[in-house]
Amino acid sequence: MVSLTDLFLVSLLVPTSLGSALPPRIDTIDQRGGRVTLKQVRNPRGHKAFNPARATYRTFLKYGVPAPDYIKKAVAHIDEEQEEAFARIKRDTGSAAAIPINEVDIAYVTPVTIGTPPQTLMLDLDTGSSDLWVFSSLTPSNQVRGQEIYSPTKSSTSKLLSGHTWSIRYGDGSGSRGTVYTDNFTIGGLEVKSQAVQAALEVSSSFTQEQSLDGLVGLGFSALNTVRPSSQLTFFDNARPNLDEEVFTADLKYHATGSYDFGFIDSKKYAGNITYTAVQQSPGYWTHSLSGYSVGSGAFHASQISGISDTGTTLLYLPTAIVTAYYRQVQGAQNSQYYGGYVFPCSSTLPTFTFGIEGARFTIPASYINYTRISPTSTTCYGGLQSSSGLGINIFGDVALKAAFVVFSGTNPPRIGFAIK
Ligand SMILES: Cc1noc(C)c1CN(C)Cc1cc2n(n1)CCN(c1cc(N)ncn1)C2
Repeated sequence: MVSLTDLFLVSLLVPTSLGSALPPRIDTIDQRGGRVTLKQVRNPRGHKAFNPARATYRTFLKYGVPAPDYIKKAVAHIDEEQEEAFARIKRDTGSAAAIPINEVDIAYVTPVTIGTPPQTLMLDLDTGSSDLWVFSSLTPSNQVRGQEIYSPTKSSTSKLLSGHTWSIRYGDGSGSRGTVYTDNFTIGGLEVKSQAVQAALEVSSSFTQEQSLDGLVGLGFSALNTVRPSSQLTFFDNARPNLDEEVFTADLKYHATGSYDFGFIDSKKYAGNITYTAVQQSPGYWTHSLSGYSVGSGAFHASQISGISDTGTTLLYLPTAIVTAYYRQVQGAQNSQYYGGYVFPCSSTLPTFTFGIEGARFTIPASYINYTRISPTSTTCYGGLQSSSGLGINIFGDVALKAAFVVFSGTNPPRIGFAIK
């Protein structure tokens, strides 16, 4: 079996008469009647590498002096070491801000660029869905109220994905639908060429009213993507092969700008260790379990609570039994049909809420759960912890996620990690 090294060394045994005429590429050479075809390939990462021993070797060729054996071996040694080094080289990563769109952190948006020249939009990175859709030049003007739009006709790199459509409905009944382009798409310096960008032909009124949100970037599993006849890959699934690590992280903050990182875990953004737990990726959410909970300084109740970590959902939705146990500790709290959830006097003192991930514990400050006044002049406040009954699923939304540094790991099998910060 001819080894790569043999092939390589053969490539050095070019007859000296060809020495100076040697073309920059060694494609085919005669060797005692046999024919060997060697394709030189650019270093896979596209990096040019100078091999000093090869330069010396060529000098021997140039002056018609047979190169000593050790030079030939040195060329191979340096090539191998350079190849190993490039294999370790830092590849793609990205880092971008997660900016609350209002004073109660109803959602977080991140600047992205689409197309050539780049068009900047502010999108909601949403681990609870898998469609990347944007307000566009195709969205009826009466449905656009202050949002930035993507105009595919103004991008020299946009391509219509002809015959493809999409339509999505979110948990709160909001939704949108439209057609599909591919274009260059960048978040925080991380570029995906030919990302499927779903251009809205129609959006529901709640999106029209949200002038600071120009669309969403689904970071759920691609199985949830609604594009038909062929579903499309998420930004993360497209970027993954080039990422230094197959991860993205969410560092959402209370009433402040946080960040999303892609391809690396920034040790400056958390303290202690990251505790990982298994993710069930079917049907396509980041589904995992909490190991239990405690209210205030009360005892920890160990119990497996399955749910989805969802950056696109504002609040924390847990089983009714847990939620009633929490609000039992809040003076004047009640589950209001009228307000559609647990409310309490804004002057009430709220306990913290702690959730477990495996053996680790994460405490949500009371301020996160005192979510918002019912109205600017009301003395009644709405809770950031609500019952999941009726949703059919527990949702670990922003109220919980902003209490931790969260690692969404696209490894096989996928897993999710939490660290304090
Ligand atoms: C509600 C809401 N949430 O964030 C914002 C902004 C709003 C305000 N609303 C007027 C507009 C709106 C509604 C939604 N969004 N924006 C964002 C995506 N939504 C999700 C995502 C997901 N993973 N799960 C459930 N819904 C629903």
